[in-house]
Formats: sequence, structure tokens, C-alpha cells
Amino acid sequence: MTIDLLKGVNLYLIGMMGVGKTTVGRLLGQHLGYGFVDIDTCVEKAGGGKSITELFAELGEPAFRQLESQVLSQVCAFTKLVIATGGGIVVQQQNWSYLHHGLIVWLDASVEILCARLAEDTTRPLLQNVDRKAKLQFLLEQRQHLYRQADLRITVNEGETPEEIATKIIEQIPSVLKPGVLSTE
Ligand SMILES: Nc1ncnc2c1ncn2[C@@H]1O[C@H](COP(=O)(O)OP(=O)(O)OP(=O)(O)O)[C@@H](O)[C@H]1O
Ligand SMILES: O=C(O)C1=C[C@@H](O)[C@@H](O)[C@H](O)C1
Ligand SMILES: [Mg+2]
Repeated sequence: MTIDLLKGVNLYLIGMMGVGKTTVGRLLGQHLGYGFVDIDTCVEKAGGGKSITELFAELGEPAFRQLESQVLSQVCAFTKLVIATGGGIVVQQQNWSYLHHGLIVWLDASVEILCARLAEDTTRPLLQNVDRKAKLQFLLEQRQHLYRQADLRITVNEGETPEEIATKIIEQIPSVLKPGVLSTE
């Protein structure tokens, strides 16, 4: 059974790498009867099938961010989508004009949870050859004021399953929908 909560308006998941945007986003799409798009995957396609790590290394971060913005600008033209963004989408001011086309949900978890999730992961370019915990802490501190601009903040607690987090988001969406804000109302 799907829920017609958002009337076609896109839902953007933002938050730190490893928080579960991709994992939860896929489930949310199913619950809402929406398609699911992962910006990182689209960037890899736009970058000729190279991985995020390769694109970061070959283009450098500024050009990677430009490509990410370009992809976001294309994706936001569609409707009925749950969109898992890359963890750094919030740093480019221009991206907010695209994100605000939809409902923005911040998945917020502690650095301890993020570290545990990413312990075995070798694919996040910003976490290569660094003290991971310190780097995640630094990035979170740098970005927290940006993530806070989301319409809805969902705290991700230790032990909560992706399904439980998706349910929590769906339960809280009505609290941030004001009458008349949805494009089809
Ligand atoms: N609720 C959860 N409980 C346990 N593990 C989880 C949960 N959500 C996601 N994970 C695991 O954590 C890891 C990171 O999840 P995911 O790739 O969805 O994060 P992300 O926010 O999309 O990260 P990125 O910004 O780097 O794309 C994956 O191995 C995933 O299986
Ligand atoms: O937090 C970040 O800056 C990133 C998160 C990932 O989703 C990727 O977009 C890439 O690894 C950069
Ligand atoms: Mg992801």
C-alpha cells in the first residue's frame, strides 16, 4: 500500500555520508509510491560511468561539486521522486534553490554511528587516509548549520532499522506540510 502524502512533490534526503540516505530513500520511495533517485549514482553516470572516488580524484572537489549541481538541476525537474543526495550537496548555495522545490528531510546521526557504519567502507573519497572520526566530526561541524535548513530533522538512533526510520519520516511529514504549500492543492 502506498500513501499519497506529498501529492507528487519530491522528497530530498540530506545528511552526512553513511547516515543512510540511500538505504532509507529506497524504502521511502516504495512507501510513497514514488520513484527513487540517488544523486551519487547519477553523478557517476554523468561522469561517464566512473566511480565517485575516481571522479573526485580526476576532477578535484570543485569540479565534482559543479557536476553534482548540474545533475541536481536536471533531477529536480521531475516529480514523484525520493532523492538521496550526496552528503556534500548542502555546501553549494545554488543547490538550495533546487532542493527547495521539494520537501527537505535531514537524517541526523552521531559521529559514532556514522563511524561504525563506514568502518568497512573504502568508497568515500573524503575519508581516505585520514582519522575518520575526526574528519566526520569536522565535516559535521562545518555543515550542521546548512543541514539545519531542512524542513524536517529526523534523528537516527543506534539500532533503528531503515524501515523504522522510513516510518518515522512518513509519520512526521504531516507536521511540516502547511495547507496550500503543495503544488497540486
Ligand atoms: N538504519 C541502519 N542501520 C544499520 N545500518 C544502516 C542503516 N542505514 C544504512 N545502513 C548502512 O550504513 C551504510 C551507509 O548507508 P548509505 O549508503 O545508505 O548512506 P548514505 O547516507 O547514502 O551515504 P553517502 O552520503 O556516502 O551516499 C551502508 O552500509 C548501509 O547498509
Ligand atoms: O559528504 C560528502 O562530501 C560526500 C558524500 C558522498 O555522498 C559523495 O557524494 C562523496 O563521497 C562526497
Ligand atoms: Mg548515498
